Amino acid sequence: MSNQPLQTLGEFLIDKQDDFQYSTGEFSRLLSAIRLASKVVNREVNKAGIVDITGAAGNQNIQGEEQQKLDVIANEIFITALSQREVVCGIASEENDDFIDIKCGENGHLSKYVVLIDPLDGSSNIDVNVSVGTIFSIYRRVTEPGTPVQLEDFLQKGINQIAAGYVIYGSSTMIVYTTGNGVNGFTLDPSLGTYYLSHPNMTFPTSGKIYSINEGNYIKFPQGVKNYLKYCQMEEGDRPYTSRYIGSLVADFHRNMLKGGIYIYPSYSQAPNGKLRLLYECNPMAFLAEQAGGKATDGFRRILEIEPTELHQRIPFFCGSINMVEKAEEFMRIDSVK
Ligand SMILES: O=P(O)(O)OC[C@H]1O[C@](O)(COP(=O)(O)O)[C@@H](O)[C@@H]1O
Ligand SMILES: [Mg+2]
Ligand SMILES: [Mg+2]
Repeated sequence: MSNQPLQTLGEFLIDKQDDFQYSTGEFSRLLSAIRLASKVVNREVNKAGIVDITGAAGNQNIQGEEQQKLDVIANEIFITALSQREVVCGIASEENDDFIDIKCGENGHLSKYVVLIDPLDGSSNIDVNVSVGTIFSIYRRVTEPGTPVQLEDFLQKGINQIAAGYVIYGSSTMIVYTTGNGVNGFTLDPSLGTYYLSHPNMTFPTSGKIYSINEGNYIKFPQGVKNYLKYCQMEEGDRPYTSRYIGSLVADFHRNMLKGGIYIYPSYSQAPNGKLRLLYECNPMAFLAEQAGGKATDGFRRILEIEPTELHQRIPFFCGSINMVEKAEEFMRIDSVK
């Protein structure tokens, strides 16, 4: 570690202001709302078990998934932080059936940004003290400024994102984000409540030896995925690869970006479009992956160019080191022409 004083996230935003293709002030306030919310969620995550916020909340979200108490708490924290600071005119969340219109400023909807969010990713890991995360995706609205937001403000292709990122609540808490000028990671010093630039210019190694997939569903996978897994496990060249699956997309992605690897959540019989949601999981992670020199597809198509049709639509997800994703796509193509 150099003895250079680490730059804070706030200083980084000021230094990078000429990189932004939009007004820095608004973006800084938007990111500081996310920063604030992440610190509050981090505090909640760290006291889970002391205060009864683990376990099921007793209801289901629109996806038919059992909401965990921390899913609901994190959702309320992020929505409150983003609404109160009047930095967005609309929010769509995994935990809300419909998008939320944020009427800010006496003249209506002053902000031109909408945010899509997975407030707590990796919910199944909350009760067992394993890393979880938050994922966010930011767009400029496409409908008339000053009017209520509409569904089309959220159903934008991933290539239109102006920023995306995640928070990982792990052995340390980090914010990793991109505004289209590379990927940078900031680690929270909890004693000071300050994020410091700890991982400048994060990049995916072009190859890797780690594959992340829930092999419990193996027998239901498409043949192309089965053939790729066999390829990973064969004794040949730099193989067999290592299987690592945390069960939190953010944590598996973060490890793969640092060490090289591929994350796959494919379609299978009970989930013809896979499990992950396009708008607030796959698009932001795909933007980060590409900005870090990696790749993200549905096995065939670039994630960022997929035309969304529904707020909570799911999509198969292959993401990580470019050589590994392209090898997996090769097996998917061979299987698809049979
Ligand atoms: O338990 P499974 O089916 O392997 O799914 C694990 C995947 O589901 C997720 O938990 C879905 O995200 P949520 O927890 O936000 O619903 C991912 O983080 C993770 O990669
Ligand atoms: Mg998730
Ligand atoms: Mg979630």
